[in-house]
Amino acid sequence: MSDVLQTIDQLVKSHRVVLFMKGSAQFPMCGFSGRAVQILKACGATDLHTVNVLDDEAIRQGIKSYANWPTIPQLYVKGEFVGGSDIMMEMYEAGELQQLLTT
Ligand SMILES: N[C@@H](CCC(=O)N[C@@H](CS)C(=O)NCC(=O)O)C(=O)O
Ligand code: FES
Repeated sequence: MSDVLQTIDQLVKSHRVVLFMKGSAQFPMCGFSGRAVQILKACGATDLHTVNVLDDEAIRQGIKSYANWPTIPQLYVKGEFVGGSDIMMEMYEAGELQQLLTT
């Protein structure tokens, strides 16, 4: 595994809920990332760890190959890739994201 993939692996394994996004939870820099944060807040997620890919070009590119997903945002829960903002919204509407975050 390359250095950046190892860094990403460490990040997703050392926090329960990790969102790779553009900007921060307080100041999202893209509507898709903002939507992801809003969904997580609506689920009552309190232990959210965010990684701003705009601060690190290697992570911005590396995260696309890590879970073979071409876009940002990307949500990881308990070390597992969950999806981008569309998948998060679908899971939220089905009640599945809330369940994943509370178990
Ligand atoms: N449909 C995607 C929307 C996300 C998206 O299209 N992200 C783009 C624009 S922010 C992206 O990450 N492009 C590659 C890049 O900016 O490096 C989702 O469900 O999350
Ligand atoms: S930064 Fe342009 S769509 Fe996300």
